[in-house]
Amino acid sequence: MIAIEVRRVVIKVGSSSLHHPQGGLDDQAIAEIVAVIAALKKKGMECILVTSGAVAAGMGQLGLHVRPRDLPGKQAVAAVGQGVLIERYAQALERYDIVGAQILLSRIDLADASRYRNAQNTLEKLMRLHVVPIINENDTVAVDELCFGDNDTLSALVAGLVGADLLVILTDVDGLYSANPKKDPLAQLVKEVCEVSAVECMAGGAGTTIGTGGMVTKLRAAKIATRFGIGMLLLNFTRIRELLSLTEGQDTEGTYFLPAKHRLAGRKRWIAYAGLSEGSIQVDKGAAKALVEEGKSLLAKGITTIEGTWERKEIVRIVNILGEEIARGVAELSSDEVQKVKGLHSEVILKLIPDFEGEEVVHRDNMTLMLDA
Ligand SMILES: Nc1ncnc2c1ncn2[C@@H]1O[C@H](COP(=O)(O)OP(=O)(O)O)[C@@H](O)[C@H]1O
Ligand SMILES: N[C@@H](CCC(=O)OP(=O)(O)O)C(=O)O
Repeated sequence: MIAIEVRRVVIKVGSSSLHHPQGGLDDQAIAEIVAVIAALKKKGMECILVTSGAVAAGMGQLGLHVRPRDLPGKQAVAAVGQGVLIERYAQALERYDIVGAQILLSRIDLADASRYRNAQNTLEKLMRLHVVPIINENDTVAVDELCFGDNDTLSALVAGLVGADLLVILTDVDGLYSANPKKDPLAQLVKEVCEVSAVECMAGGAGTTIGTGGMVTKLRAAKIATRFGIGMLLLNFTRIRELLSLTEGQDTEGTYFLPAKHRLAGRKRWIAYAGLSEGSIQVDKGAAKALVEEGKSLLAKGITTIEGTWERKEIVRIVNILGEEIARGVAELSSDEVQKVKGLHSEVILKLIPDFEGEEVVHRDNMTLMLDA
């Protein structure tokens, strides 16, 4: 049940809903999305669209029947298709006198704090201009290790970036089932999820050869959005019209993921999910307890080992003795410096690194707990 009034919504639509069975894009599906966005805007809601479909559109243009799986193939086909995709949206929006804006984001755009803020400012400006942002991953330039790959994760990060009240993910099934409904006819629909980690075991992969990620990436998106304090609705694309009657307190179709009670604030969101971590610091039992249960900063004396290399002010993962990630944070010392001072008391550290004024290797204010994330 949606517990807040929705003023700003991020709507994500997957390739499974946009591709035409005969190849290329389904213009009817695009017309339907745009009609719903126009009606929501009329009701005073701000809409941000995250749309897949570049590869599907490119396949249509090139007469391909099988989605390329290799990176250069996917990039080339997406380059052909992205222009077609945005043109179809622009044409459909024109019928309602709505202006759209194409935004192509790469993983690296959100990983860099100043580029993240810049994207945030641009989106805010577009909202003030009553323009509908139409976002997709910048597939053509994404590098394999540095790409979202699926638009589910991207849509959750966008929802955080714009401070949305709700994230809607439209797909080709009615919601989250106890198992992949395309493989298990006895699978049951789950109406509401309070704790994403409790349902992770239900998720399987993509349902068609055109979709990417399946339920695994949708649950990842749910985890991110709900930790941001944003509810997520997973809905069958065929029910898109039901978005028009969404009101606070009403039961919804699909699966609703409830927002976490303790929402992550701005910078902590970026540290946990948008920034990229360069290495990890393992801490002893006492330090893990101090971080997780007592809300303390990380001091050098609790550090046992490190992995990877990083510079001062880069993000590191903090793991416990079992190797579980308990937190992420901005390191005040580089990996070489941490290597020198790990296990030592703060007074000794100043002699080894004279310009290190604080005693926190990762300050609490620049750290996000991840254990239940
Ligand atoms: N537990 C599950 N509940 C619902 N769908 C699931 C589950 N596990 C896997 N899936 C698959 O996820 C698919 C939707 O994801 P995907 O194919 O990536 O579509 P999209 O292009 O909309 O992102 C469904 O068609 C379904 O086959
Ligand atoms: N960026 C790609 C979409 C990736 C993808 O397939 O995502 P999805 O169908 O949402 O799981 C495209 O535009 O084709």
